Amino acid sequence: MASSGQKVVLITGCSSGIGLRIAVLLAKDEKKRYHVIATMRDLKKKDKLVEAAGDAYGKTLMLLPLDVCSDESVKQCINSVKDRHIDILINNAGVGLLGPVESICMEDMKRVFETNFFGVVRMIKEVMPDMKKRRAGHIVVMSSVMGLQGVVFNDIYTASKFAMEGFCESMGVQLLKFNVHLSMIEPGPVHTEFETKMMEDVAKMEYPGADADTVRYFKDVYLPSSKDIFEAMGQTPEDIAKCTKKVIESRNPRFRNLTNSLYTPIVAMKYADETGGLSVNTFYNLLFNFGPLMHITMSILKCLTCSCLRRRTISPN
Ligand SMILES: NC(=O)C1=CN([C@@H]2O[C@H](COP(=O)(O)OP(=O)(O)OC[C@H]3O[C@@H](n4cnc5c(N)ncnc54)[C@H](OP(=O)(O)O)[C@@H]3O)[C@@H](O)[C@H]2O)C=CC1
Ligand SMILES: CC1=C(/C=C/C(C)=C/C=C/C(C)=C/C=O)C(C)(C)CCC1
Repeated sequence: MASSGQKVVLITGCSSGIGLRIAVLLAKDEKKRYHVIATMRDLKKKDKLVEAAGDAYGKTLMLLPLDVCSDESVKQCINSVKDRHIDILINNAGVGLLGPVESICMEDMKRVFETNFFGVVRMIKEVMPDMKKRRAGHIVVMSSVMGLQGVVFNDIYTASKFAMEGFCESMGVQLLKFNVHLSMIEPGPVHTEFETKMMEDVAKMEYPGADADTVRYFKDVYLPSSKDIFEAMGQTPEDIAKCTKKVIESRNPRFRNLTNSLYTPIVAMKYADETGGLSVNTFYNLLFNFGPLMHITMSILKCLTCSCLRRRTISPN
């Protein structure tokens, strides 16, 4: 149970990756300011988290089952929290989906929206009314740079994160009236199981319905460039956990929080040209004309990220 003065933080998707690292970082807070409710849809996967939490497990960290795709599971979980009192809700659970749209079945696309978009809506719907009544609370959403800028062959995943950005941009205004803050964390590539799961899915893919040229662009152009980007720009889940801790500890939390300064120019392009031409053409050139030179392109991107742009991201340190 939370002791007085401790903030109750509920996090979704803590079996691995970013969620696991946020749970551990907050539970190990030196001043013991947090009572962490780490949730996962399958408690059989708890070992990695329990091991990483060490002594904090059973003290500042407890576990509850929660599947963000199930109304019943979400209700049951929140009802089992003392007085339903949650100070900080961290919506982290999410799934990826990669590949040519014509070869992806509708069921798989709906699963992505059910988790990444409706999962967040379901959680907010359940937790927000109590926060509004108390005139206090902070809702954090793990979005992505792909919630701000579309990336080729990530069409459905990107759309699910865009949907969440729109939802939160609208909700954030109303919530401020109730003294409830809403913050989006916008990571670029992060080395977690998200990356490994997607690569495993791709290895099994047979591309039904996609023509040979599209499959070639995906396998021989996109995938190698994407691997370069992960290598050059990839952050660790610990980096994202540190950024998230900074956001929840800020007196005046920002709405959007990029975690990787290398992405600032990509996002800035979108706002520099409202016709969208600059972004679409730059991405086209980066992928199809400079794809084979992606290592060099990465260096240029690094140079573009001057210190003035760097200030606009939240650094893990
Ligand atoms: N890795 C990256 O490059 C980036 C990731 N993100 C976002 O960060 C978040 C965390 O991803 P990351 O840590 O990288 O990936 P992981 O795959 O390591 O973690 C995803 C977590 O979400 C959980 N999850 C999936 N579906 C559900 C569900 N229905 N109910 C509850 N939990 C569920 C998974 O649980 P289970 O083990 O049961 O599947 C797992 O714990 C996601 O929202 C992702 O979109 C954003 C930008 C970049
Ligand atoms: C920037 C960029 C590319 C790839 C970006 C990738 C691969 C981003 C991954 C982001 C993730 C994994 C976000 C998760 O939410 C391309 C298209 C290769 C070439 C053009 C420039």
